[in-house]
Amino acid sequence: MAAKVFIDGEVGTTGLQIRARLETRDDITLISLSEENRKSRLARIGAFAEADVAILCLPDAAVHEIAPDLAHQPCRVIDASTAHRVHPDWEYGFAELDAGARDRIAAAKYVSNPGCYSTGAIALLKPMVAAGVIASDHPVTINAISGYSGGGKSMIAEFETGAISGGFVYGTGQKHKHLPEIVAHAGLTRKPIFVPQVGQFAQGMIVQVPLHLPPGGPAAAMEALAAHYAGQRFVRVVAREELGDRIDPQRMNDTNVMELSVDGDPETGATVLIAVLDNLGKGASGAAVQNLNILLGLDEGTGL
Ligand SMILES: NC(=O)C1=CN([C@@H]2O[C@H](COP(=O)(O)OP(=O)(O)OC[C@H]3O[C@@H](n4cnc5c(N)ncnc54)[C@H](OP(=O)(O)O)[C@@H]3O)[C@@H](O)[C@H]2O)C=CC1
Ligand SMILES: CC(=O)N[C@@H](CCC(=O)OP(=O)(O)O)C(=O)O
Repeated sequence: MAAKVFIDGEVGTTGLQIRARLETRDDITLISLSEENRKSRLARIGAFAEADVAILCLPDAAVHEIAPDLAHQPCRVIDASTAHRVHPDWEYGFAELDAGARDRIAAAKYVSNPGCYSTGAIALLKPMVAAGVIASDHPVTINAISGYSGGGKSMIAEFETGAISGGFVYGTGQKHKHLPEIVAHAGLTRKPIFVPQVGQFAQGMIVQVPLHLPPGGPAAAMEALAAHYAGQRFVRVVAREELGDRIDPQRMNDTNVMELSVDGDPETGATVLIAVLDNLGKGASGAAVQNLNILLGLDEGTGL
């Protein structure tokens, strides 16, 4: 029998992309609300009651508002927002995080989908800490560029009406909402400095982590990544040359694959870790569908 899935926030940026990945599947029945009911608390509670799995694609505030009602429902929940990413009752939905991650997700009632920048940063940093390439209190900095769809409907409108052009750097005050989950799930004990920027393109993302390592650092980092992600389908460790001289943040668009690589100077140990992903693919909607498949006991790549 087809699993019943309710996407709360179905007409937002992340919700629409999840719907597009699910609506043609015959193993999923989507529960949808009309335009006039899509923000009605009662209608949404009715949809939760009917669903096997609910996927929340809402701003954080709307998730916190509906959470007490959800607690009474039998459905399993995948939350795409930041609301529960370091909450002890919620499983972090990054299947490639470590050897036990898939089993923990499969058994969970509540799964929190990782943030887009966090997916790249954690994917790069967790293996460095786990393999001892860096200590957990290493002074880490993270730079990243995202397409403007990362800011949801309102930022898309700002770019597409011409209210903003060219892009911008932001978050320099070090309160970005992804920092807590990066610290918790990468195994760091010291908060990194994170400087994100948004570019004049809709979709796509690069996350970079520059590291001062001892001589031979780039090879040690590459070895740690390759060992950590051996055999993974959606996280690929690739030679730096594969990314091209000028790395295009859009190169993984419309896929659920994240590419990881390493560059740097072996003589000095100056090392740069690089992750390229689609902020709406492995960074959001693709990852949510992968988690849904795991929850339902299906092949995790179904529909991806
Ligand atoms: N965009 C991205 O790259 C990523 C986003 N996310 C996360 O996903 C979540 C959604 O983001 P995104 O899709 O970008 O945001 P959008 O603003 O594009 O979409 C949010 C949707 O939620 C709807 N909504 C708001 N309040 C309520 C409510 N009380 N009840 C029902 N629906 C409501 C909005 O309605 P209306 O259309 O009327 O505004 C809108 O359709 C966020 O928490 C974000 O952090 C996660 C990873 C990446
Ligand atoms: C470009 C942009 O604005 N990006 C968002 C992050 C993406 C997002 O809102 O969603 P997740 O937290 O679920 O990834 C931001 O920096 O707040």
